[in-house]
Amino acid sequence: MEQVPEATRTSLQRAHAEAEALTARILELREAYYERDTSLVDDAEYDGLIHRLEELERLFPELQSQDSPTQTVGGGTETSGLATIVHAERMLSLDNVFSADELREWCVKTADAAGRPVHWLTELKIDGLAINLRYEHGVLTSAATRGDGRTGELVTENALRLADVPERLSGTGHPALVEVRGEVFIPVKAFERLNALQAELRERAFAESEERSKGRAGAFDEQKARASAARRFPAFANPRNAASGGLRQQLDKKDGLELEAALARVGSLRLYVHGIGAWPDPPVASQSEIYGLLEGWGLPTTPYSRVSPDVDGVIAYVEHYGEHRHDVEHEIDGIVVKVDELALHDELGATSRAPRWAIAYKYPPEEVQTTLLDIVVSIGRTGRATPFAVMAPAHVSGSTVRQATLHNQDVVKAKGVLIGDTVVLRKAGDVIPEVLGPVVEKRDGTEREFVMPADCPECGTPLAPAKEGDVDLRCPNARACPAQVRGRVEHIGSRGALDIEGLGEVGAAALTQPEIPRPAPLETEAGLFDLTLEQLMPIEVVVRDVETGERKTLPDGSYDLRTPFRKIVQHARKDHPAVEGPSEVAKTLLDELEKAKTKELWRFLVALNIRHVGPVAARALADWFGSLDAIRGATREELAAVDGVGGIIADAVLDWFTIDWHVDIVERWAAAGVQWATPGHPGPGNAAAADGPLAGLTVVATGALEGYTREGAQEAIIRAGGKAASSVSKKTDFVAAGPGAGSKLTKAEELGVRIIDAAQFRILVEQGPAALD
Ligand SMILES: NC(=O)c1ccc[n+]([C@@H]2O[C@H](COP(=O)([O-])OP(=O)(O)OC[C@H]3O[C@@H](n4cnc5c(N)ncnc54)[C@H](O)[C@@H]3O)[C@@H](O)[C@H]2O)c1
Ligand SMILES: [Zn+2]
Repeated sequence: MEQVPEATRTSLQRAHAEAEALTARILELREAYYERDTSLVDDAEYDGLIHRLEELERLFPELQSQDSPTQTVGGGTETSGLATIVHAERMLSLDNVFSADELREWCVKTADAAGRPVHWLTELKIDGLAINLRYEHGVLTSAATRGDGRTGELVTENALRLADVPERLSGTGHPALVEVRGEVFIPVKAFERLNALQAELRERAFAESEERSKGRAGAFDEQKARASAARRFPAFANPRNAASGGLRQQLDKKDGLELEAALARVGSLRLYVHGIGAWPDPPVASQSEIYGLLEGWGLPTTPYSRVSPDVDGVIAYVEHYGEHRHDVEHEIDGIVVKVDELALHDELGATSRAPRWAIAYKYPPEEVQTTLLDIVVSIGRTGRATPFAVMAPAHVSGSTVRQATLHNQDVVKAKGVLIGDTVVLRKAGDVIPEVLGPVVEKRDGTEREFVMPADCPECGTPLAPAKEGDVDLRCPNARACPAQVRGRVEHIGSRGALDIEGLGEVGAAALTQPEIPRPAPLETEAGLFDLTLEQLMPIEVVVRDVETGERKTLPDGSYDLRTPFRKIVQHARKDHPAVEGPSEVAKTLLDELEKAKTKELWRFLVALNIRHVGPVAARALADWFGSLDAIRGATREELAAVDGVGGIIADAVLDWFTIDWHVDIVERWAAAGVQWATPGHPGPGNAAAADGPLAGLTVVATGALEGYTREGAQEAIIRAGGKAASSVSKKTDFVAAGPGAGSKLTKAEELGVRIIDAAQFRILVEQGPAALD
């Protein structure tokens, strides 16, 4: 035997052991994926295993064998029980690249190997499963999955149920034999409908077993019946696996609800064809022309393919769909780039698992798997009870996700997730993260069902629908539920309301927490302007660590009231020395509150947390009426007539004042020094307009008007008897525009409203419109 240094031998042994373990794992994942339509890990993890195996084989070429997963087309045909067929020509996989640089490199290398100019055909990589349609003299004789590339599973009957699969090709002159390759997929919209149907079938299955139990002795086990319904009609985790299972299911073995589900699943399948096999001499010279031929035969080709004469075109295509990934009807996991010239396909050839004339560029994954640690119910500002998922931190689409809303108990049910499940989590770009569903195969029996609490987790009041038939539950204790007070106080401090520095999420929590070892300083927001330094010291915040559920008290001084909640949660893991003496934070907050008392009326209207009354409606009301008393005294018609208000808001305003504790807020804030009026406002709307220079005119001020602040300009309009509107409409008489004016100016131009500058504005408010001409 050849002399091998000891160190090398042991590292080879270690590599060998690792490669063996990797191979076993990959084969197990492939079997689940291709034959049982299940992803036991997310794609990135699977790709990582393949990548590691390739690396080991590169370092130790002696490890590589012909049947290594790096050399074979994934997928077998053994366990599904479907009949098989040998493809006339092998079906291959695709090699992958993961960055634009690698892709460019591949294009350059391939063009070099071709030795002449190459045209690039770029297509979307459809996230579905491959199908092989065998046509003999224009008639479909079989349809099969890819299988291991040589032998596939027969799915002819199901394939014929697809509207996209013609049994006979149109046109004439069909070859004696051709294999048409394509991708079967479920469009995103159809996938959503399919999961809605699964949820409905789950309910019907449960109802059926309840019905059946009536004829039998013994108690009906509801839990068991629900679990069984959930097993029969699980939520599908992603369109790819749902499509694969849909094409491969054995319809003749199903009946009742199962058959209904199966037919719906087959019915949602679509096809785009993207290649041919076993046709040695097609009458065209390029892949793109092949598509033209296939289309002529009545086969659907993708509308998204492009031919580029250079690599820049390829990269531009990749970038375009990187941004518009979700504007496509189906899911894509990347881009496929193909050499367009057919002659080059023969010259470049293929490896044992992939052609050398095509490559797949993979986008970063948007779906990962993580553990659902808990489902927690949070109570919002309006009392709405929202269950949300607390998950082990997962990295997806460039950020770390730990939480996702589950909306309400019906959504939790529809998704079919249990606490403790491995779940598929999706986050696409800037889109809000979403739990798609459970990986049912990974359950070990310790998972438990989420039960919507009967009572508010923060104040113990029984939860109830706002009105009969509502799915969403609310805590009806609007006045004193700490969660709702906290939400309202945070809203009061927000930028669109009183804009109080130090009164954010944490500040609001500090003032309303019921769990600190003393009464919370605020029972409701009515006392906001009566807060004293004694009450505020020491401010403590109790935080709940979202991962461990642990509750901790933060001593004063260990945080800043403006610190976002997230950071506080991290702080909670460290120890903080208690700080003695008067709190700077508390003093700052009191100063800020004092300053806020003289802020504009509209800000106070927003701060009242009246439904539908945001900054726009509040400004409209404040501009027109000038005082809260005038608003309270107005009729529904008078309120609704104000530009930017309308009937819904008018009702919400009037309703709000019918509740005693609401009125109490107004009175206590007034007693603490809040004005509830715009100084110098001449009184409601048109009444005031009678004698000013702007009588009966509506003016919009926008941009920086020299000599006026934003509020100053509005006051000037009102003082002159005009109406200061916040949006431009046909009723607007003048738009005073300064630098920085944006959409309002554009709108004015569109509508032909007269536009004036700062100097003209001054003339207008002092002397009236006649002075302008
Ligand atoms: N999560 C798991 O457990 C698991 C297990 C196995 C495989 N996978 C995933 O499956 C993929 C690997 O599987 P693969 O070998 O099928 O390779 P692949 O999906 O990377 O590429 C080859 C396939 O792409 C398809 N395709 C889609 N659009 C196409 C187009 N326009 N032109 C040509 N072909 C197109 C074809 O069906 C072809 O067979 C990886 O993304 C991997 O992560 C995941
Ligand atoms: Zn409550």
